[in-house]
Amino acid sequence: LHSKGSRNPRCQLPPGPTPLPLLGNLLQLGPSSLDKRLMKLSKSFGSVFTVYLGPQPAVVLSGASTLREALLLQADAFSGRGGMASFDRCTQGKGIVFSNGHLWHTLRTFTVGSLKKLGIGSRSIAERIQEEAAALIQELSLIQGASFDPLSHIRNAVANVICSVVFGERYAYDDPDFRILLNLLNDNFQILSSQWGQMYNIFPSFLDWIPGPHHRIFSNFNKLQAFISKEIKKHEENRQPEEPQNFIDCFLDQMDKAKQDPRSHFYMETLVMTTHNLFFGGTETTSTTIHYGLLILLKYPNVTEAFDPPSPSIFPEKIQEEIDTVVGRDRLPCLQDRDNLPYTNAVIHEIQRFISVLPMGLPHILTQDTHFRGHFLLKGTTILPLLISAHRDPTQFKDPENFNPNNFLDDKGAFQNNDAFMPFALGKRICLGAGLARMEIFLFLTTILQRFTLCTVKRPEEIDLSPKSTGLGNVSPPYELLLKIR
Ligand code: HEM
Repeated sequence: LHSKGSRNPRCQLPPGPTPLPLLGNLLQLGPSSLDKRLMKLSKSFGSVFTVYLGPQPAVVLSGASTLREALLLQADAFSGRGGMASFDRCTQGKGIVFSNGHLWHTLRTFTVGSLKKLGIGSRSIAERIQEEAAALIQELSLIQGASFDPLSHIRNAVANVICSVVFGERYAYDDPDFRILLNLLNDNFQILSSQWGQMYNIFPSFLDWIPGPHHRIFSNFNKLQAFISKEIKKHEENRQPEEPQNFIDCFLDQMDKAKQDPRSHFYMETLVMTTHNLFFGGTETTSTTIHYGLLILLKYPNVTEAFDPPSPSIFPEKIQEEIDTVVGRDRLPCLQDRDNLPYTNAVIHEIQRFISVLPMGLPHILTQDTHFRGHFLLKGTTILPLLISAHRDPTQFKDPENFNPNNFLDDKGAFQNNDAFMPFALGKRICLGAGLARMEIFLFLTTILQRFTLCTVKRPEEIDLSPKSTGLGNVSPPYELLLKIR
């Protein structure tokens, strides 16, 4: 049952299922739900094991303590970015997400610093999100009483937050060009989370010759890039040098400063890719979380009977009660309310844990030869951090398989965080937008629930929470929502 390991005698890859030539372990892993199959394999092979995705080996890390040990305690060694053929072809290793070494370090440090200067992580961005939440409520009020899928509204609201930071602009909910653009982002997230996307990442040269939706990844990407390039051009023409109003201005200033340096990492292609990273990374994951979260709330309008031990919670009514008591109905929820809304905070953490929107995070590679848990792993080994395994870890959560806010509440009903909660991953590659995303999820969800009662034409037991597709991401299924003003 065990793989033979690398031919290099120094490198004994951890055990794993026996691979077939060329196909590797694809037959054992099956065509869908790679994350669930990997979790199943970890029951046989332990928390560190090898799988072959096609001819390429990858070492899977499973379970909260394994992930923490690798990504936090051996952070440097595990901080490289592994390849993904689709993204590598699009980005040519130029942005933050798919670069490595000095280029990655320079772009990441610059971007974190610029976003901080522009107010991310501070009160000013929280206020910007509040404004957008108010705009979202206004738009949703126009549809209340009719059944609709809220995804495109949520996506527009979320995209507006990142666009206001990156481009200094927000877009109307009925702007047809912006809708098209957001559909391209979503189409790519869906394809990358489908079997086509996964197969492309394993057999790119072969799939290049096979017709299928995976070809749209690249045409969509080119259209998005054209939009971003057009926006950058506008900024080049209209900006005041040294007085940056948004991320693009900051980057252009930096390009000016580094003009004479032939080794500089600040040039047009890295600007386009970094902007694309923030736009794509900042939109799809966050809007999927909010969209999925509302569906979960529809599924469990009353969870009293659902759990053993019984939960005292009835949500979303219970969230609304908490919001009414702490915030009232005369002002919008703000970030400072979060500490006073323990139940709401627990539900939001539970939504992120339960859906694990990027169940396998993004691939890493080892930046140096590394000893890890009794294995000697060579520099360049691909690492798959199975984030969902931490979220389903029975040693960490009271009720890992079900949606249960008690996973984040102590016996007295106070919010209780958990070290195994890692939707944004951990360590040096931790999601660069984690703080922003957490603010958005909290402010958008609480503002919607403060204002509306959630209804649906389906009975809760008819609602299926299975993702529409799963691969890179767990994509929320489409559904019909009916909002009633409270
Ligand atoms: C619910 C929302 C989000 C989730 C669950 C999420 C999750 C993740 C995960 C798992 C990674 C991979 C970390 C690793 O390599 O180990 C990542 C990377 C990244 N995320 Fe997010 N993300 C979210 C929102 C955002 C937002 C709002 C932004 C933009 C402001 C963003 C920008 C990025 C970037 C640039 C990276 C690459 C970091 C690097 O390679 O150094 N993400 N995210």
